[in-house]
Amino acid sequence: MPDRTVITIGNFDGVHLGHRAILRNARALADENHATLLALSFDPHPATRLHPDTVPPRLTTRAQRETALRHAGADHVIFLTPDRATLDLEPEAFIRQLIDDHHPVAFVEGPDFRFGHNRRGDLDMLRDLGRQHDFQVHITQPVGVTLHDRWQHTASSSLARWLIGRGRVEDATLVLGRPFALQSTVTRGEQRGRTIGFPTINLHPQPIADMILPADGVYAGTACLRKREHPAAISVGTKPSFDADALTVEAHLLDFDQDVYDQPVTLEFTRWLRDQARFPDLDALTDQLARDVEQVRTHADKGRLAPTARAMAPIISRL
Ligand SMILES: Cc1cc2nc3c(=O)[nH]c(=O)nc-3n(C[C@H](O)[C@H](O)[C@H](O)COP(=O)(O)O)c2cc1C
Ligand SMILES: Nc1ncnc2c1ncn2[C@@H]1O[C@H](COP(=O)(O)OP(=O)(O)O)[C@@H](O)[C@H]1O
Repeated sequence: MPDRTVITIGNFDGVHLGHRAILRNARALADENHATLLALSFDPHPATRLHPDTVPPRLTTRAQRETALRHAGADHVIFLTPDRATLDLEPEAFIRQLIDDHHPVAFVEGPDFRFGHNRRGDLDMLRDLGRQHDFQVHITQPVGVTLHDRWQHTASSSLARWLIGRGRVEDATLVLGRPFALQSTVTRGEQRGRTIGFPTINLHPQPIADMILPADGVYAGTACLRKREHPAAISVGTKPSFDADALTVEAHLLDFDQDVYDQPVTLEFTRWLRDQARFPDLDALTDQLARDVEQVRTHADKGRLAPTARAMAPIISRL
């Protein structure tokens, strides 16, 4: 008898609290049934083939999604390519293929789950197929989050994108269950930072081209480089003091002095500090950078740069 599986299917962009609730329930079912837990996703997003104009910017790269899904309990993560052959599969054929390949004992999904050609398959159809093919269908209800302004909302990828796009990275952390993070490599800038006493790692734009970027501004966060975490003062913007055009994501790392060009780096955004400003001269800019760094240091000393999911548990409620 081949291994049985519990399957959950979704885009899982951000692997937010709602996704994690699905994974948690699926993990428990898999353990009860001595089955392996399979998370099935698409990469790229199916909309890239179907409605390229409507593809939302990403909260997570494929690699970040895979890591987060595994942390959330998945034994295996499979990415399907949204090619014509897969997208044209009728809902019944799509599920039959999964039955043949993975022998599911159960599917765990959210209440708005749709599948197959033109999203024609729904939960009633999945339950019918379950009766025919001997698998269960479990629904996980959405998870509610209370944001810092006491606004209550259901955790969703679009909410996280909306918050990040407005610079509300503390609220995005509540929705995602961890700080929003950009992964890239370190590229060269104009080599000015070191001359003013604040060298910055500049993120290579290509790996983050499809990602949502926090609103222009200055943030406190953490840089993970060579497996170590460093408090960081992060700038997202076009350097208005220098009339530059390109949008740059860069960070000054506290108490750090290494050449890290071309190294992979993860930048986590924990707190909004201020808007970007146009400074009249270099002295005014460096005075402000010193104040930004002191703010980051204060937050880091108070352990506020890496809120854990556990620390946030009391303000997460079910709607
Ligand atoms: C914490 C931080 C805040 C920043 N804030 C601003 C700002 O408000 N206005 C601005 O024009 N540039 C700002 N910058 C960007 C600096 O102008 C830039 O880092 C500096 O010119 C060095 O550029 P380089 O990395 O290309 O050498 C900020 C950079 C950091 C690290
Ligand atoms: N504390 C630090 N924070 C950021 N980068 C640092 C730091 N110390 C040394 N560096 C190195 O210096 C480089 C940044 O120097 P900078 O003068 O700003 O040049 P660039 O304009 O190319 O970013 C970084 O890419 C990194 O290799």
